Amino acid sequence: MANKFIVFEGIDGSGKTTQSKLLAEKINGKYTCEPTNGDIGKLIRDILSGKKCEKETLALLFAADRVEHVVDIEQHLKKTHIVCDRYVYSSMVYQAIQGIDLNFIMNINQFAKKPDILIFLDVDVEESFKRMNGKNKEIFENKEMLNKVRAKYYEIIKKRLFEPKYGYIKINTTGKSIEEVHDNILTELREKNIF
Ligand SMILES: Nc1ncnc2c1ncn2[C@@H]1O[C@H](COP(=O)(O)OP(=O)(O)O)[C@@H](O)[C@H]1O
Ligand SMILES: Cc1cn([C@H]2C[C@H](O)[C@@H](COP(=O)(O)OP(=O)(O)O)O2)c(=O)[nH]c1=O
Repeated sequence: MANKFIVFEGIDGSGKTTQSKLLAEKINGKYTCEPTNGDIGKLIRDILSGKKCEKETLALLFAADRVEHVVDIEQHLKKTHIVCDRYVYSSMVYQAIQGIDLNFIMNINQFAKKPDILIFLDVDVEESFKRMNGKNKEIFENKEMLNKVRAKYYEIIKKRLFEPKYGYIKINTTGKSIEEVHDNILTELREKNIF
């Protein structure tokens, strides 16, 4: 069977980094993330931490970072599964909320390879806020914004936008331990006959 390209999405504090790393380890895959650790990804992080930038520029930077990332993903997929922490869906959510037209977002991301599956980690906004307590807050991390982001993810899934080959898996993580969520993910992937 061909190697799989799996994407994790969700609001900040939903457990994406924790769960994508756990899954990558479990399936002997490669963990990767966006923004990447490349030059464009570093510039994006400076902007998210407060460096001034027009929202259109930021949308283009995320797309540019993704161009480089997709080349890397294609290379690695020849050898192993890829587990990706945020992808084009984050642009469809966050940049759209910032007021960028969805058609424009899809246009500048048209090279983005479709993943096999999207795992959406859902969480109560109050709980995500507690999980992130003490961490540096970036521009998108306040409760009002988290609610908007969560609603936008629901919209994408409902409208089946950029639907992956095996569709979407939505997991409610509220009140669940890290191990429990990991088990839920493995069960859902098995049910879809992905592994
Ligand atoms: N199911 C969970 N229950 C409690 N804490 C969690 C859970 N999943 C993750 N965390 C903790 O919440 C914080 C944010 O998790 P992280 O994986 O970085 O989320 P994200 O990448 O979605 O922002 C981390 O400190 C992590 O250890
Ligand atoms: C990939 C991507 C991320 N983002 C935002 C979402 C996050 O708030 C921020 C940085 O992500 P990151 O700090 O990795 O997220 P998390 O706190 O969930 O681990 O970048 C976009 O606005 N557009 C995008 O295309």
